Amino acid sequence: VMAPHWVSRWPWWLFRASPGWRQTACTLRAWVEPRRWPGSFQGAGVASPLARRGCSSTSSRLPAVVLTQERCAVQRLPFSTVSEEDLAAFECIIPGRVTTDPEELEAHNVDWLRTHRGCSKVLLRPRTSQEVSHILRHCYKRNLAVNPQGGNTGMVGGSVPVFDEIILSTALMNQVVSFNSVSGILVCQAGCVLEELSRYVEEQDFIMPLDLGAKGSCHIGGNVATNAGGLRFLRYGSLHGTVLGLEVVLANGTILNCLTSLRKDNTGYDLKQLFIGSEGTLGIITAVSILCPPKPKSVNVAFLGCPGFAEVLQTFSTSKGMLGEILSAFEFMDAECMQLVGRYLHLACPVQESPFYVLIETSGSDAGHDADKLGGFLEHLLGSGLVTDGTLATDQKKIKMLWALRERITEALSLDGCVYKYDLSLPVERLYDLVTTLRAHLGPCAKHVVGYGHLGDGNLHLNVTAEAFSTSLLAALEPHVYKWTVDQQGSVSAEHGVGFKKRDVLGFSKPPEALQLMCQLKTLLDPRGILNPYKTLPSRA
Ligand SMILES: O=C(O)CC[C@@H](O)C(=O)O
Ligand SMILES: [Zn+2]
Repeated sequence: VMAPHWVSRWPWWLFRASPGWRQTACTLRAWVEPRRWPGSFQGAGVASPLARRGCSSTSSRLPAVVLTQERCAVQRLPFSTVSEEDLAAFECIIPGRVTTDPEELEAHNVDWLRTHRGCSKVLLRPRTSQEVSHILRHCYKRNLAVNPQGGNTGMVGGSVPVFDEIILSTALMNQVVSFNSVSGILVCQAGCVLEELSRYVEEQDFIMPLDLGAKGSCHIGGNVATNAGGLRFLRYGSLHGTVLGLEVVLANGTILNCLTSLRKDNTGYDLKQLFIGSEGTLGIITAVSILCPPKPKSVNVAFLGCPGFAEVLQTFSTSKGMLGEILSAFEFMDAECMQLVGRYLHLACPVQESPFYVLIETSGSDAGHDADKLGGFLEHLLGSGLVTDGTLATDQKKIKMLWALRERITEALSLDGCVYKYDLSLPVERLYDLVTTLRAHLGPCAKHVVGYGHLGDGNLHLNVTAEAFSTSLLAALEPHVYKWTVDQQGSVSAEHGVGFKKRDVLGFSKPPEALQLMCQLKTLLDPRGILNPYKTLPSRA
């Protein structure tokens, strides 16, 4: 068989038989820094996320974020306000860890997208579940509202107060309790940072079952509370499957110990599932037991250019068939995403410009076997015209660089202006249709209409940017985007949750009976509604 003309440009083809191919099999033109979302916000004087991303050297130079209560039609519920006596009681429970300094509170009052801002006057930093229990017991008695906060990296305004709710940060609850190196079960406190847990388990030849762009800041408790999806979902599934147990403090201070480490446990209702994805509205997660998969011995990442979305879909089907059990991620991004990461983050496109790009990761236990499979797959893609250009990375550093192109899209978008964000679950074959029609429909009203996301999970991240916020652009987007999604039997929130932002679009994805049951569960577990009020449940139930 004659080799097609592109063969000479394809490292995996050229180097497959060569012992040195692992070092050379990459055509990247410029390396990029590994992905870093906003650093942890804890501690005085920490600059805001945008400042950390190079927009400004101090948070004070950033335009102030309008208070959520001024921007949105929302009424403060009749909670008490924090008194001197309350502060004294908190000081007794967690001496030296009660903060009222407005400057220090600022970073905790604003979400990292800088679209929501509360005016909390108190930040509490417990270290133990007992302390959380004592705090909540006090708040429950006094009818004080509480906003649980992890790394504050959420996308839907769920992690910051709307009014003056007390902020209860899990930042100091950052201890690993145990790790079993036979079963791979990790038990840890809720405030452990995901990236630190990853490092910890990797030292013992395991990995965390989830990974996401915000790993450097997000807390495992927040991940579980929001049922975060992320980049490993395709392989390891949802936290509803990998979380084995939880310890939760209920609104009245009761500690619910469901922190089991069992793979199988059919002892009636699986209560922990209620708290996974409840966004801190039913209880505060204080500890997590989670199943970690073994660390794959061989990881490869291919970054490919596709001529159209039909080819992206065919590449996906082919990858499932030809890569089978070693396929561990299938992500996509469109050409506008690539332009934005190039413009704002100076990350060079490693392949020829294409209408679409896909990132395919394989993870397996036998490097030779995986390389053979991947080589055959890539040859097939190129030969059949599904892919027009590509590059392959096999070493850790280059793999990270390719992942950064995908993981840092959110960051690039936030530097482009005002961002309208949608996180939709859709049938994979319709995943990009909305982007195309919106682009035509919005015309010059939008700066960019981009589509990217976890194609392998049927999860589209549709983002629209504009110079400034405009009610007419919003009216052109909503409810159209939601109605379109529902017409495809999709979900209006695939992985980012509901928070404050999406609470009144829940009706698009859930029938009234389901919403009613959600409200009844909320009343049962938190009769005074003190836990993360104004979030997750519809404002008019
Ligand atoms: O910013 C977004 O819309 C998506 C963020 C995140 O879920 C991602 O997959 O990169
Ligand atoms: Zn995502």
